[in-house]
Amino acid sequence: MPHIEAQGLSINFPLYHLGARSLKKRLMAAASIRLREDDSHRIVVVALRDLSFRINAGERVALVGSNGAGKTTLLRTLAGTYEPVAGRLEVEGTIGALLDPSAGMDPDATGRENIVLRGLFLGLSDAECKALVEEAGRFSGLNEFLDVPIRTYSAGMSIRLSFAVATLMSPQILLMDEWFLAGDADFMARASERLEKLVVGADILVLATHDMAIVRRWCTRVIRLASGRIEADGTVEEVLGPA
Ligand SMILES: Nc1ncnc2c1ncn2[C@@H]1O[C@H](COP(=O)(O)OP(=O)(O)OP(=O)(O)O)[C@@H](O)[C@H]1O
Repeated sequence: MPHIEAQGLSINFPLYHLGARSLKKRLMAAASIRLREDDSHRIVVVALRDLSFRINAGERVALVGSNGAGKTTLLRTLAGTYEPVAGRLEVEGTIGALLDPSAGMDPDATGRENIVLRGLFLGLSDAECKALVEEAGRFSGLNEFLDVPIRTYSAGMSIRLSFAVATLMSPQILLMDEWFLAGDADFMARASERLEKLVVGADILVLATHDMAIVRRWCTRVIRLASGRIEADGTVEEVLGPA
């Protein structure tokens, strides 16, 4: 059965550019709970500290918390982008990650070429890739921009393209950051049905968001992070209170 289990999970980011001793001293003197000096005398940001939780099939989990709480870092760790410095993480199931619009995309390739690359990466045949280009191209509504290098795309255009490609998969574990819900109104009206299908089709959803209406609509459980720790973990009602 798909599941996620974390025990004592911690993530640090070393701040390599802080060479000056005086700056280091000043930062440490601020006694911030997020900054500390590691064994190699580097200043590190403690992004996640000692997180333990289990997410089972059927659960739709919202990660909430203020800016810098650790939501995106946790999603990226679950996706395998970051390696924990301590603790254990077990992720069982196929992962679909809607985390970064440009992840896995070649900026110098056109939208069309990127769709084909993604198809080949997923192991699709030439004919299936062609069908993918048709479908993703149509759905993205990028029209002639499909044949332009994606480094020239606006943020919204990149979202459209990655959304169109990503929502063609049907992962068991869907990891989603809220930028993914930030397309323009016209596109989101068309995209919402497809997104709902993807969310409903996944065994596990983990969504980082500041939008409590979305949490109440889609999620069954809320994990609230504060300064890289779990501050609350329970049903939507328990953590957010009654609607
Ligand atoms: N690449 C990085 N290098 C150094 N520090 C980082 C890096 N990525 C994140 N951090 C730090 O880790 C902490 C958690 O950041 P994260 O992006 O996970 O927060 P978040 O809860 O997603 O915030 P937001 O709601 O603003 O998106 C922050 O203190 C941030 O400064």
